[in-house]
Amino acid sequence: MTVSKDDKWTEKKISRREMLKLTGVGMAGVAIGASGLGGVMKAMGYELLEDDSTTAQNKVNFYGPHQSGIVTPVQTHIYFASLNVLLTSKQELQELFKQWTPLVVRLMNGETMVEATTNTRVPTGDTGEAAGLDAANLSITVGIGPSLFDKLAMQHLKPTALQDLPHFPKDQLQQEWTGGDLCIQACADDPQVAFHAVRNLVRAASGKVEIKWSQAGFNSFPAKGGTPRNLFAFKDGTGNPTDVQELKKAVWVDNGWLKDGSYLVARKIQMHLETWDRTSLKDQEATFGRHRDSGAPLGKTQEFDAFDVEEKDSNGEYLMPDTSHTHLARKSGVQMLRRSYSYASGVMSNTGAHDAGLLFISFQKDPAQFIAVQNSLGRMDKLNEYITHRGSAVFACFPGVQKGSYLGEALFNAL
Ligand SMILES: C=CC1=C(C)c2cc3[nH]c(cc4nc(cc5[nH]c(cc1n2)c(C)c5CCC(=O)O)C(CCC(=O)O)=C4C)c(C)c3C=C
Ligand SMILES: [Fe+2]
Repeated sequence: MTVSKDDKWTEKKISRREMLKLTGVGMAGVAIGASGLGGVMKAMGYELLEDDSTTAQNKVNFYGPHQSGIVTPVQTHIYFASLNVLLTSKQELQELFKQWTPLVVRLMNGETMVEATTNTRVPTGDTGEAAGLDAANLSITVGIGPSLFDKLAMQHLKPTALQDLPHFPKDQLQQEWTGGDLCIQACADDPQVAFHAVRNLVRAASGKVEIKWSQAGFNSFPAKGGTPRNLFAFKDGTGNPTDVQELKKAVWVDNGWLKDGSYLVARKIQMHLETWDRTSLKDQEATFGRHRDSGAPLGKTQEFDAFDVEEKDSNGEYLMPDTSHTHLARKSGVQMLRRSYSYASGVMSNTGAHDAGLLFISFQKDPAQFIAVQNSLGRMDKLNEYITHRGSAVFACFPGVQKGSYLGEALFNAL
């Protein structure tokens, strides 16, 4: 697929998913152009399998300027894992990323971790539950947290921006859902493919990493395409930046070893479904500042209609209430790319309420963007009545990988 300059595609009314698909195709174009025939090559003392699959179905490219799972099209499932690193040196960490890189390529190609063995007397190299499933558009995004720099005496390379997030007034964070030295975000159009990827990468690194916390999530896209709805039934993701210039400004780091990478903020946010379900539709819409069914800003008719938060009706009332989530988020003047997933994990043992909500994930050039929006939402956000932040983490996600390189190489070159 090509997009000519004359197409003026940024001005066409197309869905966010279509937009992201276009962005994804753009990225893929770069990666394919740079590829070649592939095959097995020797690199850095071990065999690095190149991205040589021509038969893989539903495959997201691993190689490119940015890691997959950020601006590539959103899949229906996520398995997100925050890990503790058990290693004691930077060299061991570098070896881990060299070990993982070709395995990530294989997984994203829909292949098993290792070629099948006929030896039944040893455990298999791949746990096997993804057998017969294709790549399912698996994307794998790897990031490192602030604590890792302290643990492995790399403080001098810790970006100033990479700090644990500050405490926000209504936070009720639990340690069991907070922090981590390293993250693996696996997204796929099949939940078992996403889980298999994390399980096998962690297994291959046995003794080097352990899972601190993890969360599975889902996103359901309407049959006719368009923005998915969250568990409060509102379209979620409408206001995301979509064109390349906006993404450049909001998402990608400009310099240093993290150039072309991005900061991932993860927040596990419980949504109080029972309270929400007792709320009138009018109040629900006032909470988000958008119409539920169409997703349009209040007072408008179409999901992607432009709006001015200061616009008032003939009675002098804000069209979009000044306590509404969208009003306050927009008023911050800051953009970020949200790539969240719903979760439903049974019931809260103490209350019997649904243990359900949003695994909020955003990518930004600097976590200060998240902080600015969260501060703007502050105590005013009407949505606060219906949600509780339970977990939090921040990670620096490496730039993309070129052939012959490995995840995080720029960091280790800077050591
Ligand atoms: C600090 C960042 C944000 C948190 C935390 C957050 C939580 C949260 N949001 C929803 C649902 C919606 N959010 C919407 C818009 C929106 N939210 C943020 C940021 C945070 N949300 C931004 C930057 C925006 C876009 C504002 C804009 O400029 O238009 C919407 C409206 C539709 C949309 O644009 O996606 C919904 C719905 C939930 C349920 C939630 C916590 C559980
Ligand atoms: Fe939001």
